[in-house]
Amino acid sequence: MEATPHSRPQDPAGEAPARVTVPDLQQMKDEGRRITMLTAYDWGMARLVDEAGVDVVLVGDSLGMVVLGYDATTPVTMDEMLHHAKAVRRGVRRALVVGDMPFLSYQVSREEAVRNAGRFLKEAGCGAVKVEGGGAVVETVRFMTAAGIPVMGHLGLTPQTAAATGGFRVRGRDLASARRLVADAADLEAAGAFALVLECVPAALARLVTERLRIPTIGIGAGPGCDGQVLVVNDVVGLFDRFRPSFVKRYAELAPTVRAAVGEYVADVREGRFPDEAHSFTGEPPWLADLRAELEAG
Ligand SMILES: Nc1nc(=O)c2c([nH]1)NC[C@@H]1CN(c3ccc(C(=O)N[C@@H](CCC(=O)O)C(=O)O)cc3)CN21
Ligand SMILES: CC(C)C(=O)C(=O)O
Ligand SMILES: [Mg+2]
Repeated sequence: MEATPHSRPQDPAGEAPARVTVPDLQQMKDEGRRITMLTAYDWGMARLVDEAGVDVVLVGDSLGMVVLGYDATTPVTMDEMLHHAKAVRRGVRRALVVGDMPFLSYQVSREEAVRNAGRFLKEAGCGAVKVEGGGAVVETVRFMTAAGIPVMGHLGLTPQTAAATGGFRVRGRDLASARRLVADAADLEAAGAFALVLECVPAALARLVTERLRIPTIGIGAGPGCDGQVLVVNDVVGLFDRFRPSFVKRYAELAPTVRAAVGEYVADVREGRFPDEAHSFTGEPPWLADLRAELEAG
């Protein structure tokens, strides 16, 4: 059985906005329309990203690095992911919302994987989940899709195991690892994955995988030959400056703008320029004299 994200309504319990059908990524690949994906971690940014017309909003476990201040994604918990996925879901009307399953939420057993993936769908209202890796993860993906959970794969640089496998570096540079990546990609497709993220791999390898798969590939540091592209939104708008991967293109520099705005605010308050009359509830209340007299009388 194949579980696709559009095969189910993406509706959480509660206060979700009315929505149209999520984009059909398979149809987009088949028609040669490129897929756009960005991360978001809260309601406000999710709304902006959705309104700008992105097809897929990923609640990435990069949360740990760009929002929570860890230097890796591995400490991120299911509860943290769900907390943010719920907020994101409330901000999205149109895009497919994908919950990134955190480290050790799907590796311990396939039962635990289904239970945790189910929480993204049932509690947060996500339309799909994403898991990292090939090899042993493939059977888990098969089990999850058989249970009706739409699963996105993720190969190449897989940050959850990066520390154990050579760091934040390009993958698939030699023939053996390229061969393994091609095989993992085919296995994930056969296991029912509906799309595949390719992170930090040579453009030629990503193109080859994209040509050989029926399901769409979504690249990050994987060149122009993929069916779509994903980036971390904080990188795109210049709100993250701890490091900048070479594949990131910055479309805005918000950090200096925020710093300057906050600096002006601080100076205004210190100098007594803000708040002023224009930002106060002005006018003399009719009872003011009475109140003063009353207080003075004790
Ligand atoms: N802000 C942010 N952006 C991301 O893209 C991102 C995260 N955080 N956190 C989770 C992972 C980690 N990622 C990273 C982080 C660093 C590089 C990096 O600096 N790579 C080098 C490659 C060097 C080499 O292979 O020799 C580069 O130059 O891009 C790559 C991916 C991608 N993901
Ligand atoms: C960079 C994307 C693919 C991701 O997994 C994340 O943001 O966690
Ligand atoms: Mg991730």
